[in-house]
Amino acid sequence: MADYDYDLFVIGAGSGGVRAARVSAAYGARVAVAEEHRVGGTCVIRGCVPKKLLVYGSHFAEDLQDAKQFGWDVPACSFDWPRLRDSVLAEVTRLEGIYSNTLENHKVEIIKESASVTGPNSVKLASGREITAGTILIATGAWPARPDCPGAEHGITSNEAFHLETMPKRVVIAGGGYIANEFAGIFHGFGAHVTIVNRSDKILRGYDESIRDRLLQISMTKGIEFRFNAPFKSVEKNADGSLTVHTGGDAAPLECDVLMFATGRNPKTDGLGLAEAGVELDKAGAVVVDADNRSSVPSIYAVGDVTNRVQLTPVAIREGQAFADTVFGNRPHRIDYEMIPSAVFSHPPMAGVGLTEAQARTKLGTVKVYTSDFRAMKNVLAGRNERALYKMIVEEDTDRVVGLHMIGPDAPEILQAAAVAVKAGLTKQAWDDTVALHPSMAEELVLLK
Ligand SMILES: Cc1cc2nc3c(=O)[nH]c(=O)nc-3n(C[C@H](O)[C@H](O)[C@H](O)COP(=O)(O)OP(=O)(O)OC[C@H]3O[C@@H](n4cnc5c(N)ncnc54)[C@H](O)[C@@H]3O)c2cc1C
Ligand SMILES: NC(=O)c1ccc[n+]([C@@H]2O[C@H](COP(=O)([O-])OP(=O)(O)OC[C@H]3O[C@@H](n4cnc5c(N)ncnc54)[C@H](O)[C@@H]3O)[C@@H](O)[C@H]2O)c1
Repeated sequence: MADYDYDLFVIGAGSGGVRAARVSAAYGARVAVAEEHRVGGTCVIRGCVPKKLLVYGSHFAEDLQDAKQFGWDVPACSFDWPRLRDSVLAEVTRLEGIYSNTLENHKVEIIKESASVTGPNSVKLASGREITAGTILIATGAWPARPDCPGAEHGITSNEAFHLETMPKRVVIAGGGYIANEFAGIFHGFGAHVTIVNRSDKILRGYDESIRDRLLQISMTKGIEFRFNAPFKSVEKNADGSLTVHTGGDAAPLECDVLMFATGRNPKTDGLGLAEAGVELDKAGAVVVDADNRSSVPSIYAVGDVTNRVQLTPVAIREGQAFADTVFGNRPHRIDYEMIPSAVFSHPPMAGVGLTEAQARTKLGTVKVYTSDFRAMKNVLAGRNERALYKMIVEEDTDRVVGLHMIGPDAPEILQAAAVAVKAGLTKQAWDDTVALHPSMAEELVLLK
C-alpha cells in the first residue's frame, strides 16, 4: 500500500463518502476525498436538511391559521421567502463547515475538485493531477433526471428550488414520488398554486395504498391539484417568463411560473471513467457491487446512491461505515436491508416500515390488518378536518407485526421509535401489553383492536 499516494481515495464527500473517509482514516488509513461541489453532498447541501427546514417553514401557514382557535389573535401575516431562503442557506453553510472540520480533524485531505477514475488504482483530478491509491471508493451520489421532451430545459429540479429568487405563484411539479409530494406541500404552504403532473395514476409507489390514498385526499382538500396519466409532451417559455406545459391526451395546457422536475434521480457515473476502467455498470448507469460494496474491479468500491440500491441518507452512511470497517478496520460486516424505515415529509407527513398490506398478502397469505383512523386532538380543536391513519400488518400464524404505516402529524418521529419493535419482530400481543402514554397520537399503536 505504501507505494500509492493514499491508501484510500474517495470520490464524493456526501453522506456515504464522508462516513467512509472519516472512519477509514480513524483506522489509520491515509485518505483523500475529492469533492467537486460542496462538502456534505446532496443531503446536507440540497436535500434532506434544507428540505426539512422548508417543510418547517411552510407548516407555519397552517399553524398560524390554527392559532386562532387556541386563543391567539394573530395579525395579518405575510411570508418573506428571501429571508427564509437565506437563513436556510446559512444553516447549510454552517453544516458544511462542520463536515469539513470533522474530515480535517481525522486527517482526511479534502481536494475541492472533480475527479475521475483512470485505472484500478489511479484517479485524475480536473486540474490534471494524477493520484494513485490502494483502494478507490465511488460515492458520487445521484443526479436529477429530466424527461426528454422539447423545452425540458425550462424546468428546474430540486437542486435549484432552494435558490429561487422569488416565490412563484403557480408551480407545476412533474413526478409523483418523494420530492414531488414534499415540495407540493412546501410551495403550497408558501401560497403557491401547485399542480402535480404524474405519468401514472398512483403517487408514492412502494408505500401502503391506504396511506397514499389518504395523502392524496388531504392534499386535494388543501387545494393541491393532481393530473394523472399525463406524460410530458412539451414546455414553452412565454414572453413574460411564464411557462406553458403541454401534457398527453386532450388535457388543456398548464400555465405556470415554475416547472419542477421530480422524476427520479440517476446514479452519477457520467464521465467518471468507470466503464473504461473495467467497472461494471447496470442499465441505469449504477455501479454494480457485491454485498461488501465491491465492484467488478477488486480495488474499486462504491456506496450510496451511485449504486442505486436504496436512495436514502442513513443507508448511504451505513454502507460507508460497513465499507470502512470491512476494508480498513478488520471488522467485516454487511448491511441488513430488511425493515428500513422511511418517511415522506409531506403535509401531513407519512412514514412506514416493513411490508405493506398488499406485499404481506402476496408474501405471507393470511394477515391481519389493524387500523386507527382518527383526528389528532390538536386538529379537532383547530377545526381542521384532517384525519390521521395508522395501519399495522400482522402475520396471522405468528402474531408478528410485519409492517407499520402511518400518516398524520409527527408520523416520522413516531415511526422511527416504533420501527425498533417492528425490526425486533415483536408480536402484536407485545404491543398490546405496553401501557398507553396518554394523551398522545402514538398511543393508538398499543390500542389497535
Ligand atoms: C430534495 C431531496 C431531498 C431528500 N430528502 C431525503 C430525506 O429526507 N431523507 C433521506 O434519507 N434521504 C433524502 N434524500 C436522499 C439523500 O440525499 C441521498 O440518498 C444521499 O445524499 C446519498 O448520499 P451519497 O453519499 O450516495 O451521495 P451524495 O450525498 O449525493 O454525495 C455525492 C457527492 O459526490 C460529489 N461528486 C459527484 N461526482 C463527483 C466527481 N466526479 N468528483 C468529485 N465529487 C463528485 C457530489 O458533488 C456530492 O457532493 C433527498 C434527496 C433529495 C434530492
Ligand atoms: N423523505 C425522503 O426520504 C426523501 C425525500 C426526497 C428524495 N428522497 C430520495 O431521492 C430519490 C429521488 O426522489 P424523486 O422524488 O425524484 O424520485 P421517486 O422515485 O420517489 O419518484 C419519481 C417519480 O417520477 C416519475 N417519473 C419517472 N420518470 C418519469 C418520466 N420520464 N416522466 C414522468 N414521470 C416520471 C415516477 O413515476 C415517480 O412518480 C427517492 O427515490 C428517494 O429515495 C428521499
